[in-house]
Amino acid sequence: MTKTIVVKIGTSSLTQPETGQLALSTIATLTETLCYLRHQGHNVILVSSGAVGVGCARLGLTERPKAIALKQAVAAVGQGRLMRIYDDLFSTLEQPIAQVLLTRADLVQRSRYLNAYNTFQELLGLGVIPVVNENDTVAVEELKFGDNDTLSALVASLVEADWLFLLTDVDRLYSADPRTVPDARPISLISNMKELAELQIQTGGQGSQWGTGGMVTKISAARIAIAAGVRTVITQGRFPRNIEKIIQGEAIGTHFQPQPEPTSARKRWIAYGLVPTGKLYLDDGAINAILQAGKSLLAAGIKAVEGEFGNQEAVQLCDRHGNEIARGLVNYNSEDLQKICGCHSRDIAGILGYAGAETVIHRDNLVLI
Ligand SMILES: Nc1ncnc2c1ncn2[C@@H]1O[C@H](COP(=O)(O)OP(=O)(O)O)[C@@H](O)[C@H]1O
Ligand SMILES: N[C@@H](CCC(=O)OP(=O)(O)O)C(=O)O
Repeated sequence: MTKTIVVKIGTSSLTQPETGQLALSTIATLTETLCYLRHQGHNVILVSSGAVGVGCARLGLTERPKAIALKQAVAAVGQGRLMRIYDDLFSTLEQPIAQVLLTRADLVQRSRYLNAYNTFQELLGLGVIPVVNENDTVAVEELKFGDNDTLSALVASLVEADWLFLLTDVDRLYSADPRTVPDARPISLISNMKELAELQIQTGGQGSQWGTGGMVTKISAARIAIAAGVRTVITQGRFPRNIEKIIQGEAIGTHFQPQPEPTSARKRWIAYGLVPTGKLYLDDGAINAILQAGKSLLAAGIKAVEGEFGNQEAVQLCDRHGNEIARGLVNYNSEDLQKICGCHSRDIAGILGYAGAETVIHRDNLVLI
């Protein structure tokens, strides 16, 4: 049966740690593996990091630039080279590929989100392997994916993939960073996110010298993907052939089991496509109503409002400590919400001078995180 498989490879796997030069044998084996999967009839999407790393190697820079403008310039140099290498290798195996460079803004607007979906469908229908990266050269700080783990999970969610492989420089997830904690315990399976929270995994710093985000972003990527019904695997990038073995059932890497009832596409867009612009702090009654009874959010349950946002923008719903429990689209802008928070719905018209919506966030526009 045709499966849709998204494979994300990180800079740490694409380059040699000592020199920063490309790990050619890894890239070649990855190419062969993805072509094999295509021949098996599967849809394949590659999310490849490496623009900054390859750009640095090309320009003789020995560390990842911190200044944004320089990083964006370096990415422009590296992305072209990276695609050249992929195109040479895939073309040798007669596999067409396409470059898809996305920015966060492409997924925020619903019409652009759907447009991205349609483009992926067309490419997959044509038998092409899209090679995706963040459009680092034009991405602005406020509106960035920031790391390709998140980007790959959003792509997997967008296309409703069956598998997401996060290829990295460790063989799986451990209870703590195995580089600094030698007796860290390997983890093979995470059945749900509650189990993950109970494991209290330590993720240390921001990852390897060239990587972005380390394990933290892989775990949050897995969270996004499994909510969309995508089985997610963290495994070693140096052995791309393991992807075939894993699909055939071998227990390699760390598997995150998909949620049995995936969140609907529109709610996934609200939760992860949009960028929240404010926070609402709720009282215990409102939290219970949302979590236990699946109710809408009323003004009476809001203790405080943070940030500036317009009507129909996405906000985070938090408990008193600021822990996020849900996200949703608000029916009032922040200015009006400041005036009516804590009030009964019947008093809203009198306070604001117009009869607005009865709910602050309707349950159809509210997603538990
Ligand atoms: N709990 C953990 N289990 C496994 N690896 C971890 C953990 N915490 C931190 N890490 C680190 O995360 C790194 C991988 O992240 P990163 O460097 O961003 O890779 P990539 O370039 O593949 O995205 C590993 O090299 C490892 O040292
Ligand atoms: N878009 C950036 C990669 C960002 C990123 O997440 O890197 P990595 O942690 O190596 O997957 C680039 O191409 O260099």
